[in-house]
Amino acid sequence: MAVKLDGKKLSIKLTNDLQVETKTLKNQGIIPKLAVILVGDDPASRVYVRNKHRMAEKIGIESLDLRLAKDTSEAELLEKIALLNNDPTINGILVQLPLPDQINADRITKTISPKKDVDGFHPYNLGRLFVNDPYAIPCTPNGIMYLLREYGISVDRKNVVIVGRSKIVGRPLAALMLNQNATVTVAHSHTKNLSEITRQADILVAAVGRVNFIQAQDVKPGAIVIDVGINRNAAGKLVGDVEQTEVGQVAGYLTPVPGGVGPMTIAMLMKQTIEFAKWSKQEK
Ligand SMILES: Nc1nc2c(c(=O)[nH]1)N[C@@H](CN(C=O)c1ccc(C(=O)N[C@@H](CCC(=O)O)C(=O)O)cc1)CN2
Repeated sequence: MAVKLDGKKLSIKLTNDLQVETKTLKNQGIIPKLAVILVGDDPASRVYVRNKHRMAEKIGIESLDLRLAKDTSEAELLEKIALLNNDPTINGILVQLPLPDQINADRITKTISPKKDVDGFHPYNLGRLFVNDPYAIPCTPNGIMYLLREYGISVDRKNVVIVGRSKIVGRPLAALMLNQNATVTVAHSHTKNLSEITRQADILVAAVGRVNFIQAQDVKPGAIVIDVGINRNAAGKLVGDVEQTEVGQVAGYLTPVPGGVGPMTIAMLMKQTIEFAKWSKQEK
């Protein structure tokens, strides 16, 4: 039976530590401030944004809740971002994804000042990550690395297979793993003989967005399996990309859904916002 990698528990511990840190910063006159922009009314995005504000409040981070109508134009959103870029009281800017079709997410990402890009999606920040000189690190991959470290799992010399090549998870996670001496394979929808490849993995990461995509026969016995998926199954239940019951019998470690990678994403966002607030005083 796989050991559960409990992101929920770990995120609570990290949140408590961050709460202590903001108290210390407050005594130095530093109050971290995060601006979160939500365009439209996607129900899942509304939940994530609400959770971000709640977590910020609990920790002692000021958060600005900016809601824009779903027919907002790209120009209007760019204007909003420009104002926040120039506002010295704002340490972090986040635009919740996905965006409505009329808005190009890449153009939006590139407009956020790299020094305020708490999501770490700006090409400047992704580039720094790829040359192993990170500034901002995307929250989900950063949360995965934090989770592994806290459970005493080193990636050094491990065969890591990441299924999914998105800009927000697969690609930055590959860089983070490589920077820590893992041997990394990134598989995707065009990969041949996928199961043969996933069975070589000491650490297998599933980030494809498809229910039950990874089955027990795709997993090497004893492997560490990280399930990044957040999907609704036919019954409307929240499930990941990994068929958890059978894989749980084969794997050595497994992240649950819910309660695995998801909560770490928000905790890492808070950590990054606090770091930005500190760095803004140090001109890092
Ligand atoms: N600008 C961004 N947009 C999106 C990101 C992101 O990192 N930055 N990631 C995802 C959504 N996301 C955060 O924004 C996110 C998703 C899931 C969770 C989470 O805690 N999930 C829980 C279950 C919550 C539920 O019941 O629905 C879990 O897995 O236990 C947190 C954050 C896409 N957009």
